[in-house]
Amino acid sequence: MIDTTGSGAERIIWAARSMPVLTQVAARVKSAGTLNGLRVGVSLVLEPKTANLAIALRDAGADVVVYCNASSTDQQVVEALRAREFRVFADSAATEADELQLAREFLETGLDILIDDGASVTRLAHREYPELVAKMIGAAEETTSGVRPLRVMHEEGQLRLPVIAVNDSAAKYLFDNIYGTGQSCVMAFLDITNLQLAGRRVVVVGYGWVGMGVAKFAAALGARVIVSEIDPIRALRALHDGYEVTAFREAAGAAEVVFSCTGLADAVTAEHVEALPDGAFLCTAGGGDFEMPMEYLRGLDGPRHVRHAVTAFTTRSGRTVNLISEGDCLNCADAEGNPIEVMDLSLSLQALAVERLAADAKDWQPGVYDLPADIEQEVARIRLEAAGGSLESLTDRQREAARAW
Ligand SMILES: NC(=O)c1ccc[n+]([C@@H]2O[C@H](COP(=O)([O-])OP(=O)(O)OC[C@H]3O[C@@H](n4cnc5c(N)ncnc54)[C@H](O)[C@@H]3O)[C@@H](O)[C@H]2O)c1
Repeated sequence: MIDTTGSGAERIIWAARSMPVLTQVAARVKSAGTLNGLRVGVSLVLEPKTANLAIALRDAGADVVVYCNASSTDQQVVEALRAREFRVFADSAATEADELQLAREFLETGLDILIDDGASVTRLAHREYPELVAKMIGAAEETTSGVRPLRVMHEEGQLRLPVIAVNDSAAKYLFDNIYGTGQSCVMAFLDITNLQLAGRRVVVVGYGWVGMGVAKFAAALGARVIVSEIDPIRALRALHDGYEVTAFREAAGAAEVVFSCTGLADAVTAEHVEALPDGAFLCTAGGGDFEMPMEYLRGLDGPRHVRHAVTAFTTRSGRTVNLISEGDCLNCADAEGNPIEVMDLSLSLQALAVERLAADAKDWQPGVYDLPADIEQEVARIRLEAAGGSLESLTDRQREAARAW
């Protein structure tokens, strides 16, 4: 067999070749010197694309430290970053207790700016290190499941930092969540199982940006997609996109593959699992294993690791259910996450969010801030041009017409 894994260093270079936006943005930030002398903590899924963000931020003048939880850590990338003398607080074999210790050590380096994913480190910092939070300039949040608790913290007067919700930028969620996560979760499922989706009934639980992408890629491969939603507008949108829309409690009996895309706990319950047909698959594409009924699954008889990333359980009704990636997000836990070009976009937004925090946020009050519009426009324009596209511009007459009333 040919060794197809490559080394961490080679895979970082491989990703860099398809990340022209990050390269351009980092060169601009470097020439501005805004990040000189600042410590930036990167707490994102740790794989080759993120490594390039860490490298770009360091090239632009920051002192960069890196943290990641075990299930999202690519150990080859850890070693490659350490070989470049980065301080990396991550270990793919870490236990929960080790992870917590690593996160504490990461925070204890004394961050000026944090890039976080799921707000996990931001929350830990607020719980355990208020004195370090007080010295921080701000944070940038990557994902939906992080922005939600940050808004709650702010409403309850608990947030002590300005945080830019990078996730909420259209230049992020319209591409990363829909096309990136949609493609990578569906492809990860196919690679893990060596099956095809054609003709299979796939239930997509949650039709937000991620659910939209998962449904789109599954349908493109021939799946018969059923969407389950709690929000009538999003459910109606799924209907207009051509999918059957049915409550999960009714659709479960036909669900050969389930993708949970809600980012909320208990999207899939024990009752849903008991109703699944024999041999069904459970996948999380959203926030993590809390979307699955892990306690109930762990209580079932004889879990069996039947192939890489697939655990089979026998339900109380005697059927087999296959849990993918132990309930974690399958595209990050058992594949390389979102495609490189999509992450070039998202990580470039992060780099510029960090620069904006460094330049302006010392005067900002704690709160959740939108990514400034000029940043998303700049990044989208560079990406478009890198892909060979170009933009039309308004004529003077059009500009006048747009201002008329
Ligand atoms: N795996 C990845 O690489 C990746 C990438 C981006 C985002 N995410 C995560 O995916 C999750 C979803 O992100 P999003 O941007 O689509 O969020 P979103 O808020 O746009 O969508 C979530 C949808 O789930 C619906 N929902 C909530 N509970 C439900 C339930 N019990 N049954 C049916 N529908 C329910 C909501 O109404 C909403 O439409 C978040 O946790 C986000 O952090 C994962």
